[in-house]
Amino acid sequence: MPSIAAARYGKDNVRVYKVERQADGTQIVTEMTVCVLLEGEIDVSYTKADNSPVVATDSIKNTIYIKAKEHPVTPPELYAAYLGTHFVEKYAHIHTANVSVITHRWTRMTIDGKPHPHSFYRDGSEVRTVEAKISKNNIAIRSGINGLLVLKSTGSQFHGFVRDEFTTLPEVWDRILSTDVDCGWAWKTFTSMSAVEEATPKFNRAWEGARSITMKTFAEENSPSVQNTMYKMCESILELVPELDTVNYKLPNKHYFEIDLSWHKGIKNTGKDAEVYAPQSGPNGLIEVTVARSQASKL
Ligand SMILES: O=c1[nH]c(=O)c2[nH]c(=O)[nH]c2[nH]1
Repeated sequence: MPSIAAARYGKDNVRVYKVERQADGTQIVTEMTVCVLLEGEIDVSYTKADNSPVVATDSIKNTIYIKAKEHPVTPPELYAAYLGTHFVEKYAHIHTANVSVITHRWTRMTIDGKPHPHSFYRDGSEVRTVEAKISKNNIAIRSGINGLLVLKSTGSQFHGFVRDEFTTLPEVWDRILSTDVDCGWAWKTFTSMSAVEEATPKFNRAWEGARSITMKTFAEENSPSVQNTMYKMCESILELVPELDTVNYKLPNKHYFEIDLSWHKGIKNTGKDAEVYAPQSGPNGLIEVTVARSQASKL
């Protein structure tokens, strides 16, 4: 007899915009894409067509709006925790709420050298992410940055790797390095909503710190490999934010290939003469790591 091994349901891609109007006329805007998936005693809705435990996904969407009105939506960790806590407190049979909040960039315009009070622009596809798992007795939060596209035109090397009959890649002491940063940091589990409230100022500080460590390490280090550079980023973030358990990165290595143009009038365009490159859309390397503060077993 088959049985439900895992089930969750909810509303995804709920787009929410909130404005905060300040007394001096400055407005602060936040745009998010929210997903809430509920787990609990809901098996009969799948197995017996019994909808009695089902909080309609339409009601879940409504709740996302109501909680955005009732609570601050920044930092997004706090909003995610308020939202998830609502579902597990309101409905006894809902044991866990999985909340994802993606915050999109609206950067304030500078006009005639001054920050404009109510005009913004999208300065890239980078987003701030929060994934919160809210249960009756604890709140697990993972924060992150996604879609931060970076490139350095020198200051990256890759040599000393396995050379065998499968190898064609030359060793390089100077290469282009580009990646689309996917970085995450997991907070030590919170035991209550008030513990999350108390941590409020730490969330923005961690996001700002992770973002600047990522860029500073990327820019300043003469990288021996993506692996080593991302490990150093993790170490620095763990050092900066003591409340974190783990930090992880997923970095595609977006290759830029040299083009041999010697066939045309003997033009030199390789090695130290390389100027025109062919950016590759794929295949790309993909390097991942999770670094724990303390010794953790590898999954
Ligand atoms: O930083 C790198 N790490 C690798 O594992 C790898 N493999 C590869 O072909 N190029 C690179 N670069």
